[in-house]
Amino acid sequence: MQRQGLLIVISGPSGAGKGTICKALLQKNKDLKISVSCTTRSPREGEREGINYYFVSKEKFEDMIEKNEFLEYATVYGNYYGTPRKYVEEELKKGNDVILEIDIQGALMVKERYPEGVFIFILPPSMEELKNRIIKRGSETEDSLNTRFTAAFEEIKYMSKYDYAVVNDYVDEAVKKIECIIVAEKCKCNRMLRAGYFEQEG
Ligand SMILES: Nc1nc2c(ncn2[C@@H]2O[C@H](COP(=O)(O)OP(=O)(O)O)[C@@H](O)[C@H]2O)c(=O)[nH]1
Ligand SMILES: Nc1ncnc2c1ncn2[C@@H]1O[C@H](COP(=O)(O)OP(=O)(O)O)[C@@H](O)[C@H]1O
Repeated sequence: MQRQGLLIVISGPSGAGKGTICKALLQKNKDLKISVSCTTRSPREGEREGINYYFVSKEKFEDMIEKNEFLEYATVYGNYYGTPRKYVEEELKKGNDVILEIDIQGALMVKERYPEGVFIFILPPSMEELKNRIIKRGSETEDSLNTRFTAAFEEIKYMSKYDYAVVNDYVDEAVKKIECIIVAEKCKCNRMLRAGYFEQEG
């Protein structure tokens, strides 16, 4: 019997360390898949097409919306971001676990379609440390830093919609916690029953 993979949704405020954690998680777990999103924002220094994002024009993005090519999409800090549907559906069908690193609006949309997914919220150790990390990353102007920092307070209010919260004090520990969550999720009785364990064949 072919079992569906687990859909793992990771969100949290800008600078909490989602990207860093996902990268470390993928390095350690070669079977995990990550969905590469489309965005209309400009690439940051060092970001690569098809690795960090697919960087597309607003026109192209809107054409993809029309063609129903997104599993979910949202406007975040004035740009479109969206999860291409095909890759995620195909990988889950093959039985592979797939990570989506997306914002809260997108996560809530995914939750409606895939309530069986696992929803993880990444928290910074403190708001002060969050600000330091965004500054240290050096990717934002004063304005966009303030936008992200102000949004963080609003975003954290949505934590209750998620199944788990992981504080990113140390990357290795946060990664270990996410690995444990994945294992625990797969042992849930209702998931095992849905997957058809011990059902009589024929
Ligand atoms: N809804 C949605 N949000 C996304 C997607 N890809 C990235 N995001 C979110 O968009 C926000 C901005 O991402 P980014 O521009 O990389 O900035 P960062 O969070 O400061 O690193 C973050 O909250 C991401 O999780 C997507 O496909 N869909
Ligand atoms: N546990 C950590 N301790 C110290 N710095 C961290 C930690 N996790 C991430 N960072 C740094 O914080 C900054 C923001 O991390 P990033 O992964 O880009 O966040 P996000 O994807 O949530 O916006 C980066 O410069 C990253 O190197």
